[in-house]
Amino acid sequence: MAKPVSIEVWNPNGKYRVISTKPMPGTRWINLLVEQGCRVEICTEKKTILSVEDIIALIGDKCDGVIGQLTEDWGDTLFSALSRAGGKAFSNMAVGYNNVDVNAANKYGVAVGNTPGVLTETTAELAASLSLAAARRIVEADEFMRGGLYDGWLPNLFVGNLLKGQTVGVIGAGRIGSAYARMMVEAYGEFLKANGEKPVTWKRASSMDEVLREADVISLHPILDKTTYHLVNKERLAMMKKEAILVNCSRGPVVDEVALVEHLKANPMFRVGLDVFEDEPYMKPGLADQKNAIVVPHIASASKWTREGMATLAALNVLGKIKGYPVWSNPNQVEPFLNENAPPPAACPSIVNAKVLSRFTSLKAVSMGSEY
Ligand SMILES: O=C(O)[C@H](O)CO
Repeated sequence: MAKPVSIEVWNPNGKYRVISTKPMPGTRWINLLVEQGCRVEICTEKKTILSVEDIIALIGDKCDGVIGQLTEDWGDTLFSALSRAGGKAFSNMAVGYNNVDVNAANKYGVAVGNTPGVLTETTAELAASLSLAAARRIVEADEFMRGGLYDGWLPNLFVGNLLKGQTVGVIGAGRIGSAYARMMVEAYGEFLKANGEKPVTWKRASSMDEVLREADVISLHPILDKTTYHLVNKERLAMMKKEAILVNCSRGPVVDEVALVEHLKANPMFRVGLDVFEDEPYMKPGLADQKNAIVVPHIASASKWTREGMATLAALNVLGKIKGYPVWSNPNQVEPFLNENAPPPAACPSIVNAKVLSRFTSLKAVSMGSEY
């Protein structure tokens, strides 16, 4: 028998039972669900990562939809439990969904939502921050200062890298990677131009190895799947410049973290900024001891506006499917769902398996007219 899980309930008499496996920022997402007749149950368990058993207990015998988190293992077991409880909708509160077995969801006819379009700039801003912080050794210098070690200016104190005139490489130039490139390159290019200096140029590299060999700062933004697992491994680290900076705000397993620790030890001027880890929430042994690594706890999307937006999009994915709404045709343009002064469109903002499920349903795209 599954153990009970602690929950907070909104609108107890609502017709549709929607579960959120975590409290999420803001209240708009709750209000939108309640206004549309949902009973909302929010899991308030203290433990950070819920197990499959915890989520099965939450789903219970009747559940119309679940909003879940990227830390949860959404595979056959959970989709079958959700389907048995009558549920047809699940949304990750994240743009990435490598924690979700979409084939299993398809098997049970469950729609899988994600939250693109609201975290692009926020994530790119963190990647840019890590790039600059790594280049100028900000975290090391901060620790030094707080440790009471500063006893006067010195010519060699925390000498780092000047980024002016250097090459920025982006691996995975999708939404977030392109925003990072714009932040690192375009704005600075305008500044240089205004000063009568040589503007920044850019090119599409012919291979990933070319980026690794030529760039001084490299930011990783691919999705995680079997083609990108350990994309940056021992051999590829060895191709990079000895003083290069590597930033990862995508998914931890894209980098072979054991090889990275060895590389950091052998190359003290090589620096990394990591938001994600191979065995998240853990770091591989030795990583925390490396002064040339900046590590932050998967906070790239953590701005108030973005996290509230992610909660809203995830809730509207689930609500839309419950209500039988069509799928929004352009998941990159989700502003209408985020406007607090107007009701959201009657649509699911982003359903990743919409095409497969539409073979069984008659959903039609709205807004831009094409099918998604
Ligand atoms: O995939 C995502 O949405 C991010 O990793 C969350 O920050």
